[in-house]
Amino acid sequence: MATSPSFSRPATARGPAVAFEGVGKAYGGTVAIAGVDARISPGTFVAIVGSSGSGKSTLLKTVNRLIEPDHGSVRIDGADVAAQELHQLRRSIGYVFQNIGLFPHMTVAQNIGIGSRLASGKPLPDDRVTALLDLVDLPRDFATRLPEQLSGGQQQRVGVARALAGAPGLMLMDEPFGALDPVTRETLGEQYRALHEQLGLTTIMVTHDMAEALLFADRIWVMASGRIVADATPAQLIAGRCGPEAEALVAVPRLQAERITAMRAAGPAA
Ligand SMILES: Nc1ncnc2c1ncn2[C@@H]1O[C@H](COP(=O)(O)OP(=O)(O)OP(=O)(O)O)[C@@H](O)[C@H]1O
Repeated sequence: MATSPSFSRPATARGPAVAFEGVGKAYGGTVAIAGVDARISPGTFVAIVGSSGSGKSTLLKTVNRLIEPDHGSVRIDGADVAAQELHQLRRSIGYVFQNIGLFPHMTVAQNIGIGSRLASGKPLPDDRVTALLDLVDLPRDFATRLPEQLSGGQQQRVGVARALAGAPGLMLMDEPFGALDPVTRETLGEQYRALHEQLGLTTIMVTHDMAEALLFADRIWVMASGRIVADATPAQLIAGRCGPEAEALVAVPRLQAERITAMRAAGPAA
């Protein structure tokens, strides 16, 4: 993904601060999130990890109000999201999720510009579409293709471009590259991290891949049973002492790295 002067936010731009204050949500007897208090500084990349059902997606979706909490509040730069007009709130936040959900009958350009069309009735100008395609490293002539003519990784790039079309300061990503092969996933993760820097974003990303979290995030939240049980930097997590849930998650990539190192040291098998 590349620098595109016609799109970039101002060089001094910094994504907003995000604060969760006593945020809780239950479904019947199931507590999905249990009174989360946490803060994200402007411009930080936070990865949320944790076992299945620990509440990661529910917490993420309280930010753009895809889920309304039962109690507590989420604040973006101090403003309670519950008090904001819903469409305006969602237009100001980029949202990327697994199996991105492009409209199959619309071209790539129309998919990227869907937010603009819904908001103003007007398509996104061609030069903006071009700038966004440049930004996510897709050829410009893809603008006229249909989603079915793209690979899964290319479709996810369109999803990132669509999320960036409204020039948001905050990006929410829910397993954005989870359905892709490991090589494409690594490339997209790395390129997205560069975009996060370049555009001065605040990013919150849910991932099942601890290695991805360790490599790309500034801070990692480990969730268990609806709570954040560790909030640490990648270096702190790797060093240990962040609790059993964090240790169990870090153990997987650590063990894999150790095994591969041992295999390399042993040399090629006869
Ligand atoms: N709409 C719903 N109705 C009932 N229970 C729900 C609903 N959405 C989530 N839950 C429950 O809330 C809990 C947290 O779900 P959530 O999707 O946030 O977990 P997660 O950590 O994102 O899981 P995964 O990693 O599997 O996607 C789970 O026990 C889930 O079954």
